[in-house]
Amino acid sequence: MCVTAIGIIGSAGRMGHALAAIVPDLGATLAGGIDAGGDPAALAHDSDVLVDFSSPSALERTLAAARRTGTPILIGTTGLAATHHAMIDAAAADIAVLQTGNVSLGVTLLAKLVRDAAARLGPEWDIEISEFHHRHKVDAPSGTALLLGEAAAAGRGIPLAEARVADRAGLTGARSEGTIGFSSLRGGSVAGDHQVIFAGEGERIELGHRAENRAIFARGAITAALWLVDKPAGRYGMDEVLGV
Ligand SMILES: NC(=O)C1=CN([C@@H]2O[C@H](COP(=O)(O)OP(=O)(O)OC[C@H]3O[C@@H](n4cnc5c(N)ncnc54)[C@H](OP(=O)(O)O)[C@@H]3O)[C@@H](O)[C@H]2O)C=CC1
Ligand SMILES: O=C(O)C1=N[C@H](C(=O)O)C[C@H](O)C1
Repeated sequence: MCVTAIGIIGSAGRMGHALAAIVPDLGATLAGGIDAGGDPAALAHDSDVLVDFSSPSALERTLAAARRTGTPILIGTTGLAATHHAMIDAAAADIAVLQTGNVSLGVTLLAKLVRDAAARLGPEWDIEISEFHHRHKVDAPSGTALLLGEAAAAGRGIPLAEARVADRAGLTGARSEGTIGFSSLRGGSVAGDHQVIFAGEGERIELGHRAENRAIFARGAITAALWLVDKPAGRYGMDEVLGV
């Protein structure tokens, strides 16, 4: 039996350590890992699948290496801009790619619930998304908050870019109907809390998820990477991996 070899981009980071710890439990093996200054071409050559939890600045070289060797890739890095998504779409013409702001089962299901709730509730229900992460996190709103915002916007049949409101401060004026607000808290060692609030007249619905540790992300990422190995070129989602 052939054991899948996994290459980690961002191997010395918090997620890199969590991933390396779980790889053997899921019947795979480590091909190796790189950090800033490492050679993605050599890693892609040695790996059956790449798993990226690093920095948006790594993406261009990583995707170029993966395309050259035809190596599928799971991208968990957050803080991506529109230019990064364009790079991912282009790479997905040649290789299997799964990019997501959250690889956990709980958030994958939560996104479905949020989309459904947003589709059923009218625009008079204000949608606010809050997230709380550890003091080391460098991007805001979190990738998960944006993913949940996309789900809410899809439920309402609008693009998130049109509805998104972040960073309220000062004399903001009253809230505009139909907007989707984001707020970010940073502190301590919180692995990742997310809450989506539907605030109506006289009542509120709150849907949320709390990650208690990074092992849930590591398990979700390696499960997705193993699923990706034999997939044809294209862009995939965690809902397809987990069947939710
Ligand atoms: N999608 C999901 O479910 C999850 C996503 N994440 C995301 O994963 C990312 C990493 O998180 P975390 O592990 O906490 O962060 P860390 O800062 O702990 O680790 C990031 C690692 O990436 C490395 N790195 C930086 N630049 C490059 C580069 N150009 N090429 C290769 N490696 C590079 C860093 O190396 P060096 O120190 O040498 O700079 C570091 O080892 C974040 O974007 C985070 O939001 C996290 C958890 C779950
Ligand atoms: O940086 C983190 O730690 C996390 N990042 C992801 C995000 O931006 O949503 C996922 C998770 O919440 C942990």
